[in-house]
Amino acid sequence: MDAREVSLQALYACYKQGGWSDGVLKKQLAQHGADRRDAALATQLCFGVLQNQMLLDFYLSRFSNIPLKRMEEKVVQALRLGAYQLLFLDKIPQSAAVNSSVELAKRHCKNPRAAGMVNGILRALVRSLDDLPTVPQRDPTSYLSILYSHPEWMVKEFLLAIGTGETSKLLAANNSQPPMSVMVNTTKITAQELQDKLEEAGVEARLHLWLNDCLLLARTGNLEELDAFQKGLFYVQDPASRLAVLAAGPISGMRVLDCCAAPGGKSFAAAIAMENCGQVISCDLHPHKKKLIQAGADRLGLDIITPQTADGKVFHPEWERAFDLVLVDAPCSGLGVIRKKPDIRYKDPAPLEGLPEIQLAILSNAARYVRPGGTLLYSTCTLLRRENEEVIGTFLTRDSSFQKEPFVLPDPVGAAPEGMITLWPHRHDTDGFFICKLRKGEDSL
Ligand SMILES: C[S@@+](CC[C@H](N)C(=O)[O-])C[C@H]1O[C@@H](n2cnc3c(N)ncnc32)[C@H](O)[C@@H]1O
Repeated sequence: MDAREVSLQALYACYKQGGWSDGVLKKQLAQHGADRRDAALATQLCFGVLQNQMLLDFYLSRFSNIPLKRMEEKVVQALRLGAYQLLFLDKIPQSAAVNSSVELAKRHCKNPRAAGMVNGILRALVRSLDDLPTVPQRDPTSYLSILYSHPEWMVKEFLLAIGTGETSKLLAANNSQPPMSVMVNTTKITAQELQDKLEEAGVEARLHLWLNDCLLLARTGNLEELDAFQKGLFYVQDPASRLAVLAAGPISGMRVLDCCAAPGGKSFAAAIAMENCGQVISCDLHPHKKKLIQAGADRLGLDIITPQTADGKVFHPEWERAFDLVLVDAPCSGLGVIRKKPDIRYKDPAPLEGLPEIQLAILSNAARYVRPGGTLLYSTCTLLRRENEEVIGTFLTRDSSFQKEPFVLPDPVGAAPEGMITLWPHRHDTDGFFICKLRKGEDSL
């Protein structure tokens, strides 16, 4: 199966099963034994189509007599794949872009007329490439929504938060490909030694410009097959997540509770900062995720980590006031990680409405586990005030034993004098992330 077929199958599986594109694609690539080149092209095509889906549909519908909604799903995906290559990839000849989609339609679509229709629509698009229809500029919301393929409700949220100019930059950043960032397991190796080792293995590795012990990788192939990965010399993590742990300030010997831990990234960062000395209890609601955290900790050789299944909303009396540091990396709408999971934008927003209540319940319960004078760190990978600042605001009106505590992160991120910071993909080149540090009063009951 070639790269285009893998991407068609992955796009179709995302649509049909509602799975996340990164996981679905990984599975498809493994299933079809795609080589490095095919895997790179399939990833580019699959992510590119998802990142630009609304814009592609806008153009395709201008050249089709039949509404896309009335077409078989695989026909639509074959059309999007062709249009994406024609509009966004300059190394693929136009004929290859059209013909490969026609072939996909022949092989994968039920309707015998599908291939002819795909051919007709894509050829009409080719003829108009120098004079494409313009996206109507009626109002900023619908314009930005189509141009950057984000749903209108989301664009409205961002416009309210950061205005038109910055929203354009954010949406463009969401459609870009972030570098693969990994954190060095400094209990085993230095950043410089790991860089050398990875380069010897043919991986392009450079030191992150402003975050210590972070490398940016390219040309990795299957990361998990690298000797350095198998020896637990690094783990994959966005700088934003590491910054959240840096803000929390774990140190050797502490007792740490990570309430929403899977797959374990913040627990790993904390245990490494603690030089594998102390205790980290890493909880998650879902029993099957315990194994995932344990496997990561085992690979990294971080034996102070103990995974446990626990609902962060349910009180455990044995943990009351027992921890120096409690992390609440709450389940959230994930609007900060659209660069990595482009399909987050197309999920139904209705279930997101209940999140602030869950986040507040977890945070309020977790607060009881912090010892007097200890730290409570709340973080999310979303950019919505109602899941971030507003959750903190409500929490603090109900629990007067905590205060926000200022912290300082490496430049160019810098100081958070109010004890809270939002990281933005277009400003910081990190995931979108919210971090709030809270300190429990020494004399709290
Ligand atoms: C943002 S992810 C955590 C990411 C993790 N901290 C890391 O850095 O790798 C949120 C996690 O919270 C878990 N979760 C959801 N509801 C929960 C609850 N009520 N109690 C505990 N964990 C929960 C989810 O299963 C998910 O793994």
